[in-house]
Order: sequence, then C-alpha cells, then structure tokens
Amino acid sequence: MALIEEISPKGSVLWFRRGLRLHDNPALLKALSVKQEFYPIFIFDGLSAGVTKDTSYNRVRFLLECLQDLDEQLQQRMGKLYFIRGDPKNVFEAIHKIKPLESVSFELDPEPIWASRDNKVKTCLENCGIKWTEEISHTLWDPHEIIETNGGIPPLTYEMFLHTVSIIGAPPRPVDDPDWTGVQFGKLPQHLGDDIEVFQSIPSPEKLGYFPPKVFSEKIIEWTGGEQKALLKMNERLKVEENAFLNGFYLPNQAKPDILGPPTSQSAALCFGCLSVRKFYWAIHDMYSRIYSGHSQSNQHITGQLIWREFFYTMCVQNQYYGEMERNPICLNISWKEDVQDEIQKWENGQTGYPFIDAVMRQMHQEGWVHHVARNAVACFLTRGDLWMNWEIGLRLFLRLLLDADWCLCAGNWMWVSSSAFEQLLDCSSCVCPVSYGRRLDPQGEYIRRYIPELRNFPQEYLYEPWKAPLDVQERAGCFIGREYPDRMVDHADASQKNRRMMRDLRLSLVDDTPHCCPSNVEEVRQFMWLPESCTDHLCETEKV
Ligand SMILES: Cc1cc2nc3c(=O)[nH]c(=O)nc-3n(C[C@H](O)[C@H](O)[C@H](O)COP(=O)(O)OP(=O)(O)OC[C@H]3O[C@@H](n4cnc5c(N)ncnc54)[C@H](O)[C@@H]3O)c2cc1C
Repeated sequence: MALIEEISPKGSVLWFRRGLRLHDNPALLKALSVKQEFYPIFIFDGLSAGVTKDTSYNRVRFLLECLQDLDEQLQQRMGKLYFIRGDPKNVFEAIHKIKPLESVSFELDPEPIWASRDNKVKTCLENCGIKWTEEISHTLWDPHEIIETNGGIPPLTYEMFLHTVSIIGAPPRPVDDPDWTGVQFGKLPQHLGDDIEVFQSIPSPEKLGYFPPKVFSEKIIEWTGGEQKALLKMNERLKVEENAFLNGFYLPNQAKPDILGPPTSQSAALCFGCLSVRKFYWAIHDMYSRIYSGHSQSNQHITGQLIWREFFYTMCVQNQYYGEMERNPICLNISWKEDVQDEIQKWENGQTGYPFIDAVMRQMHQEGWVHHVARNAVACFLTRGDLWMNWEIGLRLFLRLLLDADWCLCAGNWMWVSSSAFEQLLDCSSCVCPVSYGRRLDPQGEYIRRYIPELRNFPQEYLYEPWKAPLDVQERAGCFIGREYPDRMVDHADASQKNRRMMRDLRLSLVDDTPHCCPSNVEEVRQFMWLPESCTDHLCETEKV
C-alpha cells in the first residue's frame, strides 16, 4: 500500500483565469513540464476574468464560449476543462485533500485588483506545500520591468514609454505549442465540498443566472468567443493590415474607422486571452518586414494601439485606485456634477436625443462592442463635452457591457477622454460634437438607422438633429420628437461652451510644474481622438465663433 502511494502521481493544475488558449501559453507549458496528472480548471468565483454578478449577458456568453472552445480542444486530447464554482482557495484545498498537488501554474493577472485573490491563493498553496508559478503572457513586456527600467516610476508619456521599452528591447516571441504526448489527465470527483460546485460541462449563461438584454432593434453583429475562432479572425485581420501596408499606411482600424462593416477587432479575444497579444504583435511586425524587406525596419508605431495597451497596463500595476477619481494619484479631481439619476439613465439607455450618441449606446447594449471612435464620442458626451458627469459612471457601465471590458484599459481611456489624466492641454471640451462627429463617421446615416429604428424613415437632412425637423416632416417619418424618440436632453452648443470655460478655469488653477501623465504632443491627441487635421472642422457652427 505504501509503495502504491509513493509511486502514485501527484496533480499539476493549470488555473485558467484569462489566457484562455493553448497557443503561446507559458503557464500551460509549466504545468505539463511537471509530468504529473494534469488538471486544467477554471474557477467561477464572481470575479475572475472580470465577470461579476453585474456583468452583461453578452460578456458572460463570450467567456463561456471561450471555455467551451478550450474544453473541446482538451477533449480532443482525451482530457477536459473543469468548470468549478467556488472560492479559489477552498477549491485548491479541496482538490489537494483528494489528490495531493505538486504544483499550480497560472498566468499573471497584472492589474492590482487581482492581488488580494492571488495573494490569498498563494499563501494557501504555500501552507499546503504546493509549488506555484506565475507566468507573464497577458502583456508584451513585464510592466514591473518597464517601471524598474524607468527608474522606479511608470513613464509619464507615451513617448517616454516608447523610449523605455526601446532600452529593454523587442518583446519576447510566442512560446512553442505544447507536446501532448504522454500527458495524463486527472479526474476530479463530482463532489469537492458543500460550498463548491463541479459542473459536468461548461454551463450556459442562463444556468449561471445571466439573461439576454432587452433589444432595441435586431442584433446585427454576433461575436463568438474562443481560441479557434480568434485565430481564424486574426488571419482576416492580418489581410486588412497587409492591405494597409501595401497602400502605404498603417493602423487601418484607426486611420479609416469603419463603424458599419463587419468588425475586425481582436480586443475581446485579447482581453480574455484567447488570442495571445505576442502572437498578434509579431504577426504584424513579421508581415511588415516581409513586405518592406531591405527597405525599412518595422517600428512600434505600426502596432501603436498595442503599445497604448501596454502603456495603460504599466500605469496601473502599482495603483490600486486607478479605477477611481479621488484616491487615484494620477487622476485630477474635477468637480463633476452631482449624479443626476435621470440624466445618467438617459445616457446609459440611448435616450439622449442625439441620434449618433444613442445609436452607439444601443449597439453597446445589444452587441457588446463598439468602435473606438464611437466610444470616444459617448465618453466625451457624458463627461467634459456635454453632461459634465464623473467618468467613473461611464467606467462602471462599460465594464458591465463591453465584451473587451478590461479594468485597466477602460479606466485609462476614460481618464484620457475626460481630461482627468494623460491630458496636458485640458482644453478639449469641444473635441466631439455629437452632431458633426456623427455626420463625419456615418455620412449616409446608415448606422443611426440601424440602431434607432424609430428614426428609420427620417430624412437625411434632419437625421443627426431630429429636433429641428418641422412637424410635417416628423409626421411623414412616423416619429414625433418627444414622443417616439426623445427631444435632446441638453443643448450641446451651450453645454460645451460652459464646460470649456470650466476646463479653462481648472487649467489656470493648475499652473504648477508638477510632472504628470500627459500626451507627448498635439499630434498624439489628434490621432487618439480621430480629430481632423484642421482643429475646428469637427465643431458645431456655434462653437467656431
Ligand atoms: C472610453 C473608452 C473605454 C475603452 N475601454 C476599453 C476596454 O475596456 N478594453 C479594451 O480592450 N479597449 C478599450 N478601449 C480602447 C479601444 O476602444 C478598443 O481597444 C478598440 O475599440 C478595439 O478595437 P480594435 O481591436 O479594432 O482596435 P485596434 O485599433 O485594432 O487595436 C488593437 C488592440 O490594441 C488595443 N487598443 C486599441 N486601442 C486602445 C486604446 N485606446 N487603449 C488601450 N488599448 C487599446 C486593444 O487591445 C485592441 O484590440 C476603450 C476606449 C475608450 C475611448
């Protein structure tokens, strides 16, 4: 008996949180290298992968599709993915009781909001004598190394960031795929403890208590989660990048925003890690080098958005208050308007009376993803553009609805757009006019008509400003403003002028030389917000005076 116990293999767990893939997965390689029985598990604890009890149905569905895809791939290798509901510490203790564990491997979740979960688990594993390893693969570089290289503080501007990573060198290439030969999958019993539930298969969102949203119009774009789908989509996306290179430009999604066509975004796949950011980065850089071989070396600008991602991660790793205003050392304390529930509701539910803004908000509820330029528009509207409301309100909603909701990237972008951080000028209150920005992005009005069925028959002339339509036009379109579709909740020209004054006063009150996070130059602001060359083209007529 003693002999059997001695030779009986122990367990090696791969704890999936994000990083939901088999390719470029150093934690997976670590778990397999232990040569013990292998247990891939996902623990649904109402927190991991950013899925809480408030998370939208779309986002939960996307996560479960990613897990389903992993499960299918593991089944092809004679294993399975265990989906377990419970507290991670209790789950590991329970597994260890029935199957002594040698090691637990996981990918580093770099954001500080995960530290208490991870520290609790690490302490528990150490107390049980179980080794743990944490691998970096959610970001291109190790954010802590960047901070160290920059002398102990995060680089304050994007240009400084680029300089720092140029000292470190190019990010690592993806690791090899695992060799599955001889891998022994372990089996868990159905009962691990009273407060733990081991599912037989990956559950549906409904089984976990999440239900579909009320839809405003038919859903146009369906997103599907999972590594296999993400890899196929990456190939489609690479064709778009290649086409841009061949035509002499880069960052196609930013340079020529298309809010109507089938999106080629990889943000949700990157967020859950069903696509490795390193694989995506190197695929683009290698392609560039192939196309321009001998002429030019690729540089970080051709994957500029991925660098913004890294920049925001580096800014947040040491700042647990990064998602808040008051306690956050990099965020300006702006005296936003007290929360007015009625106004918040109108913004959240796409009932502001500004069709472009409402179309974006409704698309977000229905489909869970909207283009970057559209995010800019609604974020500016809520904060320094029109409503003068705290960006934390927007952050909370985006984290609930977006498929790619990512605490660090979302908070970083909200601070940026609201001029609360990463913003040197503080005079952008007129950046996004909900009328002219909408007209520029959606010149035929197709986007508005797609997501706001009430306005489908409205003539083009009044589509962006329906409150200006004479009554007979409203009648012919079958939509009265204030009845079928709301009147505008605010006069943008007045509100933005008032807000601009408040930003100016704030700027004057901040005339010290304290180094703070800010854009590197004006061009960067223009690119980030997709503003036209001439800085007044996007303004309403009243704002130009
Ligand atoms: C208010 C606001 C909130 C946002 N919240 C999120 C969020 O929660 N999660 C998220 O992934 N992105 C967020 N973004 C950034 C951006 O809108 C999305 O990443 C982008 O729309 C994804 O589309 P894409 O994959 O086509 O981007 P691409 O232009 O193809 O970029 C490639 C990847 O780079 C990253 N990236 C792109 N733009 C940014 C950016 N501005 N900041 C940081 N990373 C970027 C994303 O991972 C993206 O998939 C937010 C932007 C705004 C204005």
